[in-house]
Amino acid sequence: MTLRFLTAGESHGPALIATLDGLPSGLKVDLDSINADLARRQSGSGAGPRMKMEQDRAVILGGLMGGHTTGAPLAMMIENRDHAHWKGISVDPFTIPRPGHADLTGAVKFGYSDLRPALERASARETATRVAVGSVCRQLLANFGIEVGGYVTSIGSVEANLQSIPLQERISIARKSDTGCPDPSASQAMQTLIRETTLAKDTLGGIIEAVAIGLPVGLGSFTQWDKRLEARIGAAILSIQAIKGVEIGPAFENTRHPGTSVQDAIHVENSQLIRPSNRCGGIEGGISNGLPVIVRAAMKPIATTLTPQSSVNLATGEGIDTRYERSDFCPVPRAVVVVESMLAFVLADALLEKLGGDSLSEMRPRYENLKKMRLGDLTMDNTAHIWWPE
Ligand SMILES: Cc1cc2nc3c(=O)[nH]c(=O)nc-3n(C[C@H](O)[C@H](O)[C@H](O)COP(=O)(O)O)c2cc1C
Ligand SMILES: C=C(O[C@@H]1CC(C(=O)O)=C[C@@H](OP(=O)(O)O)[C@H]1O)C(=O)O
Repeated sequence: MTLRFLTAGESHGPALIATLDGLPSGLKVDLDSINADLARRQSGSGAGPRMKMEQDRAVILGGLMGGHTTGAPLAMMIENRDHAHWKGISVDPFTIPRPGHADLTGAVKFGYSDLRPALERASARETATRVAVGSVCRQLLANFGIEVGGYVTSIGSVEANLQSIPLQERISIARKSDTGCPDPSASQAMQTLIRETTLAKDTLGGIIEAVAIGLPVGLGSFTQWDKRLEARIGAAILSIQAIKGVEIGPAFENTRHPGTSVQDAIHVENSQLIRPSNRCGGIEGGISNGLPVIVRAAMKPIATTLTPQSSVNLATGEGIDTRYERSDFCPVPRAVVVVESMLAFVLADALLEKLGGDSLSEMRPRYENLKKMRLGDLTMDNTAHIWWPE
């Protein structure tokens, strides 16, 4: 891994921290763009009351001089405004685990006598730092003409019909939509469903699609399992809280058809390879093939519900229903930018690995060479070879 990041901090502690290591020098970092991405993570239908309290802003504490990266680790901090309400306050123990959250597994694993430390760190509040990291990665990718975006394709049983909307348009419409869904009629139905489900004291999941446009051929590799691009994307997306399924392109739909109907034909026009379809989601053999990378992520309906669920009081051993504190109802719209961010991170890492170099100016000419690769550059002959001499 060329690029890596670690995060620290609790949901109701003073702040969250991210350290992004491995960036080249010379990248101009736009703080306003980072903050705009952070704001996207806070808005959308189905968000809970906490999102009105926070106003996420990144503070850059290291790795940046004169607005440009130096090649040193980039350190970023995001304050938790809600911390002020918890500071110095004695908090009742939390001993009734919510099914589907990290309360029970976290407490058993770490031996907590109160479930709060588990929820504090497991909380998706941490995704604010991932969005800050992803935003910087996105800025690196933009230097090479690569754009990452995303949108919601379903919430509960409401599915969008996106066939007639080009990828770039889906991204820009989604950014203006409360549900993050580019299909206006589906978006309206989603809003109604979120409202009804919230009134019914329940929660909703959905599917998010993230796409990367303008990628070169050659990111990732089949030479080792952990170098395969889809494996790296899959792990990164599945690391997001409540994301339980990932597919590359229409992977599950492809299984319903015979092989000849799901491969993306290779055509040649003016010595250039053309792929008229993209059912592979932009990756073949663990390597990007120049088509848009398309990733679909399934988000489960979240665990904290106003309707009580069957659990146990770990302090007494008695069966008891869960208690409600505060929560989102449907965080799918605001998770779009989180999925985009993890995709941007993996692609930035794979690009850095492919191009090498410690500075942006070292990377640029290498990228130009990579983009120039055409069919004629492949020097193949028709002679037979003895590959395995006796
Ligand atoms: C943006 C976002 C917001 C979330 N908000 C909540 C929430 O308000 N309440 C909740 O119970 N879970 C929420 N989750 C999901 C939990 O963090 C997650 O279910 C929990 O950490 C357990 O992890 P797991 O679902 O991945 O197993 C949210 C997830 C994301 C990505
Ligand atoms: C704070 C955020 O999301 C939180 C994620 C979350 C969870 O359990 O994952 C539970 C809720 O926390 P709280 O009980 O403090 O309201 C969400 O608000 C955030 O995304 O910034």
